[in-house]
Amino acid sequence: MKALKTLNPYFWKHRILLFWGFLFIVASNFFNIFKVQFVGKSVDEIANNDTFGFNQQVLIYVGIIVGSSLLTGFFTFMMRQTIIVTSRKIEYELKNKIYRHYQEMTLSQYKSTTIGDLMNRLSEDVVAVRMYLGPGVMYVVNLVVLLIVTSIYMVNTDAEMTLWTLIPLPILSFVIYKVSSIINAKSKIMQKSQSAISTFVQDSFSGIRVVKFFAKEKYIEKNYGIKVKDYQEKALDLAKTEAYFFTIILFVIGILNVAILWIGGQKYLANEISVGKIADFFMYINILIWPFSMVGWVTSVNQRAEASMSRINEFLEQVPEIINTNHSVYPIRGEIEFRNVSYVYPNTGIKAVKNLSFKVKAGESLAIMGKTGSGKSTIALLLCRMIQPTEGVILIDGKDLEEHNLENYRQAIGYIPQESYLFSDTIANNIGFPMDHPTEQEIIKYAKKADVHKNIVKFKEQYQTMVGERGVMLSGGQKQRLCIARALIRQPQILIFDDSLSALDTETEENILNNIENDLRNCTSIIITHRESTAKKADKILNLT
Ligand SMILES: Nc1ncnc2c1ncn2[C@@H]1O[C@H](COP(=O)(O)OP(=O)(O)OP(=O)(O)O)[C@@H](O)[C@H]1O
Repeated sequence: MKALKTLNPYFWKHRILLFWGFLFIVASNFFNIFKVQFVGKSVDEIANNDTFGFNQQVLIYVGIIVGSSLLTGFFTFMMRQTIIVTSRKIEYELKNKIYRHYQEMTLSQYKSTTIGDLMNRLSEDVVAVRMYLGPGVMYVVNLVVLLIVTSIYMVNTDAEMTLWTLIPLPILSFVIYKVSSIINAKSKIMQKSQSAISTFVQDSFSGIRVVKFFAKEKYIEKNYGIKVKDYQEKALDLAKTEAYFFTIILFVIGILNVAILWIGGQKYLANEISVGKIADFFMYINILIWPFSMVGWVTSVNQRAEASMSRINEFLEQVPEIINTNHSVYPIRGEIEFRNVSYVYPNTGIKAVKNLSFKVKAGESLAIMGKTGSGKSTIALLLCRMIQPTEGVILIDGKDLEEHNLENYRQAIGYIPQESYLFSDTIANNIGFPMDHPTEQEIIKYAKKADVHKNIVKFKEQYQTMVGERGVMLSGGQKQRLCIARALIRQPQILIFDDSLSALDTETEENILNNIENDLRNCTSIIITHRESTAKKADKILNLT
């Protein structure tokens, strides 16, 4: 349980709530067991008094039983309110920590950890850990307390019967542990099958146009059918094993009841025990059997949590490749210099940028041209410090980019990506994304500059139109122009067009460049393009070979 030890600081943080939780466990168990003796006493009272009707003593016992039951219920409620609530709080903190760490990772590190991986860590792994934090801890403490309290009462009632009835319970725990482990393994296999269906559906629906263009609907349907069939088999297999869980518990309850009846009956005939005390034993066993079954279940839950926690820890221990050490805030003018910069992609070993040197003064524009795959987008990534040069240095305003305050620097950049990415939100929110509180006027102003306002007002909901998932409701050119408006709204000092005018006709491109002439004059612009006509408008042209 090495990995789970890393959760100790969280337990410590919530120690007060946990402390109360443990007290409530003790209280709920005490009242749960306390009432049992009065069941036996009532039985004996009724058995010893042949008269039917009103019996004051029995009424008092019934009052105690009802009162104790109410208190047991109340303290059980409080126990869940403290321990389960603590586990939910820790789950929340853990999820935020993982998400924050994902945001800190460098672009190249994302390549090695997929979206599926992130989703798994945030959902499956954290849930597995929460099961340890909540039910895991609660049931174990509950059992220990219950066992102590019950044993005292049971031994006081009859030591020999206590021994005989307690012996099978650890065996029950072990069997349930084995069954739970098999259930866990099978539910994991079933989940994998479920994820395969989700991935397949997501992929085929994202590419539904391609599927239809090539008339491959039947092929996709057949593959989907195979995956669903596989899932059905796994789910049925799991259901069969799960059926054993309660069967075993009920079987053991039956055996124990027979044992109590057998041993108790003999003792009763030998005048060693009263009927009431036999009744008490039935109750004790029925109270103990569930926590003992739970121990088996909890052991397997904890094993799963250990595996999940070590996966989470392994991820949290990864150090982001790019760390911001400068936290001062200052203006960026926008002078850019690449000095003998090279970049090799670590995963493929491809040298995308080779010993590149150029200089752009603040306010100047530079067009970058070159064949596909010549490293143009890589230059943009280097410039945004999404990746770091493997050789050479990038200077911004004469200072090494690595020494700049990254957040401050990125806020001075307007980046328009090659593939327009929009969030599944309204047009207004997509344009205003870089700002904390953009005004409607600002959004419209920059939509006009990006020559997209006239398209937006034609939509029924205008700026409140939802763009659909990744902007599927919009044309390629509309998406690109929304991305341009989004980059301009922050009035950046460095504006980077990563081949982002390609989906526009030359007239629209011309309109945009005229509209943003003033903005361009106030910032340094890097225009990656395949069009010679666009490149010619820049102050300088860099041709990559
Ligand atoms: N994430 C990556 N991992 C590994 N190699 C990459 C990655 N991205 C790009 N490359 C490789 O780096 C080289 C340069 O790619 P880059 O995207 O910079 O070219 P580009 O000039 O922008 O191309 P295009 O004009 O087609 O957009 C290519 O050979 C490409 O295969």
